[in-house]
Amino acid sequence: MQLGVIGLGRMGRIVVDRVLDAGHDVVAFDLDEEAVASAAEAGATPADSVVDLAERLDDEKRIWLMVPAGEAVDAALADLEPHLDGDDVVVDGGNSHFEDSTRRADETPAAYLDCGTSGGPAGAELGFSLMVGGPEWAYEELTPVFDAVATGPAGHDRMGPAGSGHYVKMVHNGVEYALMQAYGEGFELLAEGRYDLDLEAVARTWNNGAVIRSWLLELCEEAFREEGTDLGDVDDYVAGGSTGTWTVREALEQEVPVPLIYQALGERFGSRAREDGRFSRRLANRLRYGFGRHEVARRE
Ligand SMILES: NC(=O)C1=CN([C@@H]2O[C@H](COP(=O)(O)OP(=O)(O)OC[C@H]3O[C@@H](n4cnc5c(N)ncnc54)[C@H](O)[C@@H]3O)[C@@H](O)[C@H]2O)C=CC1
Ligand SMILES: O=C(CO)[C@H](O)[C@H](O)COP(=O)(O)O
Repeated sequence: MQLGVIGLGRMGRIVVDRVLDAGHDVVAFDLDEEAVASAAEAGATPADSVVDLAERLDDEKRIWLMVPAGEAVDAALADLEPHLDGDDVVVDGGNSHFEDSTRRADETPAAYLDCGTSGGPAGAELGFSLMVGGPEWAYEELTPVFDAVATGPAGHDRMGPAGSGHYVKMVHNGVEYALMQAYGEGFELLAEGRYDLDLEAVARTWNNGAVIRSWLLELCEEAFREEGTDLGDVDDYVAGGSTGTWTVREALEQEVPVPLIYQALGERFGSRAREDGRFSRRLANRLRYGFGRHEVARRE
């Protein structure tokens, strides 16, 4: 099979390499010329624009977008549109919002597959978990590519119609937030608690047979090994947040309670305190004096 890949960053480059390794042909484009040159060195055919990529592909085009969610996806699709027809298939493997994906599925002349991708850069060796939404025939058609990009045939499946792949990935990310929060709280209690513990040793022990073993816990073990048990100079600032916000918003619309995900999202936003501290915490500090004459902690 021949696949066009647009977006050759951390994730797109893995798509290129795994598809090449599986014996398929790749035509590759990125706004970053160095990324294109590097993909060409790996065996892909370089393209110097989206249009050039489309023109280098066979009649029945198979194209994988791996660009940042939002405008970049619409920009690539706008350039592709004159070159697409109903026999072509476009996969969006990024973290697009599922409603953008249903809109794009309606607007794009090709069959459109929204593909939630999980596994991060570690997927280079392991392969990804792929959650695909869209027409069944297009999913079947792209199965050799999904087999190559995923951990294998069990690492991908069609979730349902347009939007469902990115919907499942959105919820996946909500779960990711809550799990990170749970591990974070547990390790914080261990760090602040009664015993002088080696948290890498705790994580390693848990990862070997404990009920709560997981890849995220392996990443906790790695973090303590590389940063130290007190996490060294790692700041208490957590970036990102868009996918968790989408999950919470959808849960509110569906009237489904997701208190853990909501709390984890709030903690993430809460980590972005002003340099002089969170206003709400400062006010709570002062109010305890107001109602109980408790001592007010004041800045040095
Ligand atoms: N990094 C991760 O762990 C994961 C990322 N994702 C999603 O995958 C997508 C890609 O993420 P990354 O590879 O991490 O991002 P990245 O920032 O490493 O790479 C994005 C690439 O797209 C290129 N690009 C941007 N606009 C373009 C355009 N209009 N035409 C062609 N190329 C363009 C950039 O030059 C860059 O090389 C995003 O939607 C992200 O949310 C999904 C799962 C995990
Ligand atoms: O999808 C992912 C992991 O599964 C990506 O790492 C994503 O960037 C994380 O999203 P957020 O910025 O909302 O934390």
